[in-house]
Amino acid sequence: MLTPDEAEKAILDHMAPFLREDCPLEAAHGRVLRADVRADRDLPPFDRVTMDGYAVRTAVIAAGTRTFRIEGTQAAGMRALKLSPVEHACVEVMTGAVLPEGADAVVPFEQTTRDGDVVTLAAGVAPPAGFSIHRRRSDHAAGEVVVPAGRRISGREIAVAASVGASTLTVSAQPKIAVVVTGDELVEVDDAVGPHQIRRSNDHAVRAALIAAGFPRVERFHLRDLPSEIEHRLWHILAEYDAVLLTGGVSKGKFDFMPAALAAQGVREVFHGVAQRPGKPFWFGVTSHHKPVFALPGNPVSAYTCLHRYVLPALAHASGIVAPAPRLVALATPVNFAPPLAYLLPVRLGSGPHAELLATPDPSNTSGDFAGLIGTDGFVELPADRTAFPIGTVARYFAWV
Ligand SMILES: Nc1nc2c(c(=O)[nH]1)N[C@H]1C(S)=C(S)[C@@H](COP(=O)(O)OP(=O)(O)OC[C@H]3O[C@@H](n4cnc5c(N)ncnc54)[C@H](O)[C@@H]3O)O[C@H]1N2
Ligand code: MOO
Repeated sequence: MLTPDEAEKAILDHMAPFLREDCPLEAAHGRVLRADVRADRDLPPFDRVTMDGYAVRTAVIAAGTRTFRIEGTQAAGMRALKLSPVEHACVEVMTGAVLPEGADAVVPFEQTTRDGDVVTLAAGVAPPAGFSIHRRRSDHAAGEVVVPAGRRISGREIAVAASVGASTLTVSAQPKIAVVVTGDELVEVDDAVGPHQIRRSNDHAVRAALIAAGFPRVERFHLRDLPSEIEHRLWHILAEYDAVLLTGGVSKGKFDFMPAALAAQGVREVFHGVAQRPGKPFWFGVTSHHKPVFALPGNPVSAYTCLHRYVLPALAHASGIVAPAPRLVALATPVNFAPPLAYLLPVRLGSGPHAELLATPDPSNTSGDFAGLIGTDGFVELPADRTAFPIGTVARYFAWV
């Protein structure tokens, strides 16, 4: 059986990138950027005044001039004025204005006294060249990449794109995702529920997490354990959706039809089974059109854990997101786990006295105990090659979305 890392790699190797499309800047938040954004001009584009005050030449101050005559006012949005050559020339300037030609520093109003058009520097005021000036190109040069592709777009990326005139961004198309739950025991949340029945929770949970992770085009389906129904409806779902997530019907039971039903639809199995708990029966395959099909175990904790360990990273990868560095945490209490399986263990996250991230294990009662996940922040992955994990063991951490 594959280890979790091997399973992850097998999935990523089979994920075809989603298409790209153009998106207006105003609708681009939350999308994944697929083409670099470059500066269309220098940033800042001119020597920008950063304090309200008086633009002067520092050389004349160094030579002893303390009193200046105001020749004009330079507000933000005006073309640059020019200081006359007389030594006591200055221009009143506002934050955000272009520095007047000939000036090389700005003395803030607070460091001066003013009498009509005449300004006197306070005692000791001797600004260096460049004082209160944000120099042209000091942040970025024209042509430089200011937002690299591979990021989910937030307010920061939007701000940069707007400032360089990128009114349309190239983003990843959002995949249409089908979440398909299977099993005769399942009923919808608001339906009457018999003592032998279970309310559908996996599809609601998976849909909510997909949306929270930035994949909003999600539809839910329910298939009963009837081969003819599974065959007919699965065909349509596989044809219509870019990615399919199934839950249930992947273990060894008499009514666990999924692997065979998927094979009958031409979905090629990449693997069935990962050496992990929960989620050992996890199945992954691809259609002849290179669409991924994730068949998650039906147990709610298993489905939700496999979603976070494999499906969300796979969708992010196909969207062009550059994978973040793994997050490492230290166990706050010891763990013993005997089975020769990787242990995906829910934890609460906190920090220790030296700012280290500490994970306190908070296992759910069973892999059916969704309520046991409430209050946890994510899970750690403890490898299969050991059974004892003392306090301080460093482990890889996965956050719930
Ligand atoms: N003989 C074996 N039996 C089982 C094995 C095995 O290796 N050999 N593996 C066990 C493990 S581990 C898991 S996990 C489960 C996975 O089973 P399935 O994927 O076939 O899932 P189901 O049997 O359909 O359902 C399991 C459990 O989850 C409940 N469920 C299913 N869907 C939903 C839903 N949408 N919302 C809420 N709850 C759901 C279902 O009612 C079952 O109780 O197999 C073990 N068995
Ligand atoms: O390992 Mo299964 O996924 O918990 O019951």
